Amino acid sequence: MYQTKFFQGSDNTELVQLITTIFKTSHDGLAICDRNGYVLLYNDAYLNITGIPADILNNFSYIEQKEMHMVPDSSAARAISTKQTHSVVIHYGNGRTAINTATPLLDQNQELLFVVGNVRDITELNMLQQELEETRQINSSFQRALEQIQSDLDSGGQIIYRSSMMHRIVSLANRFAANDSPVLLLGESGVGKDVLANYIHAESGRPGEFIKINCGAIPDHLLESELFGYEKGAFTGASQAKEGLFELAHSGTIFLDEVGDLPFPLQVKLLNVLQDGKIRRLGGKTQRQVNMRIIAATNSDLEAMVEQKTFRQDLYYRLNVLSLTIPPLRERREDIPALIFYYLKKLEWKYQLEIRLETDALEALVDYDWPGNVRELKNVVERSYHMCENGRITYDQLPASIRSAQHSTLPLHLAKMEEALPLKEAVERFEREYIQRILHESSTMQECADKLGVNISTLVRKKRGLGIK
Ligand SMILES: Nc1ncnc2c1ncn2[C@@H]1O[C@H](COP(=O)(O)OP(=O)(O)OP(=O)(O)O)[C@@H](O)[C@H]1O
Repeated sequence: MYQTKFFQGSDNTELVQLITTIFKTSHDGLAICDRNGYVLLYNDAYLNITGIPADILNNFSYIEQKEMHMVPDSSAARAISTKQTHSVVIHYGNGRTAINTATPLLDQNQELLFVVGNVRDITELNMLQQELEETRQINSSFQRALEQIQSDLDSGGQIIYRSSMMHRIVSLANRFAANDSPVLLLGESGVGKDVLANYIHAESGRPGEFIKINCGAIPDHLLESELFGYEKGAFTGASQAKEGLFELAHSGTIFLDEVGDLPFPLQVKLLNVLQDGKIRRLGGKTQRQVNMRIIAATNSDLEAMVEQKTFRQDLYYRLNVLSLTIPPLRERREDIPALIFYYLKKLEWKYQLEIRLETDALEALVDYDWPGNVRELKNVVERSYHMCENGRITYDQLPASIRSAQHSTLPLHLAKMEEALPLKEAVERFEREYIQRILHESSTMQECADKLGVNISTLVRKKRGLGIK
């Protein structure tokens, strides 16, 4: 321990011994300096923690040390100039970090006598804190992963919804999953027919595969061989036999997307498969029994196609045993925020970067009509996530189509009327749309009539008068 004239002339040996013991045994660095910042006494811990060489401490005041940049900072120099206690966290040149506190000692005239310095090493504490922070980060990414899994489980395998309409559809899908009858999924493009078909298969517990084919995407002449397979030599180029998708879907599910695009001759063949569960490969002689579940989907108006004789009525009836119509997103707006946050969370999880969605941006997204339904919403969220600045998605960054749609202050049904209509016709149009919507949201006619505040016979009459099916 460095001792200066601080103790010289003191005849109070007990006090000297006491102070000396305190200095020697303290784990904190201790130092005392005079009113000019010259060090009078310090302990070894002080040297170890600060790494300041003893000859600098012995020969330069704190004020000089600071002015000559020998130390990164000095709480003692601050205490001398302000006569106040100062605490600073200093990162010393030796790699150690300490809380450096300097307390001035004043006489009765408020003149500075000494400054007592205490240096507490927090290097380990800092490291522990850093480790804790890292552990916290790992924990929160696990947490996010768990939330993701939980949300997938909660949403029944990626079907995200909040609306009562979708609740009803999913619970019907659960019931349909339990039996083997064909299911027909109807709804605009992008509403989630694929997702629901997958869900029904997953919930059905059928051990086989889920095989999907888009009937509109394969040229007519190839579609038949894709579905039914062929025997060797069935046609030029059939150098070996190939099983078709119906066979591949054995004990599983075949999903016929865009079934409205199925060519007329194939519609008969599909009807036969539906009726007896047997298929014959092209060029084959024998029939094979297949045990598959058929789910068909379309965004075409099959009923209208039946009327126009482009879709077979008997096939329509056979496919339409269990049908589910998924409403467009604009008719179930409660699902919009849930889907937005679901996709945002997925992106945040993937890219490990959290983004804030400003309130006015969210409002515009919820107000938008989403003609491309969930597919469009997913793309907009993805685009906005990647385009955002300063971790925020603002209203101004949204696609122009969404912003301009919001400026229309007219209600949806009025905004859609391009030209002026006679009042009677406009009222009828509104009534039709409104009643259709409430019908959609109700399980029974009675429920719908109650919601509309009319009796059931009025509702039936209105429906008939407005041509609502
Ligand atoms: N409820 C939902 N929850 C989560 N994602 C959804 C939901 N509905 C649809 N999606 C997503 O939206 C996109 C479009 O859905 P999907 O392909 O099922 O629509 P579709 O009705 O089959 O469209 P198309 O008629 O054009 O084939 C997909 O990326 C799908 O994952």
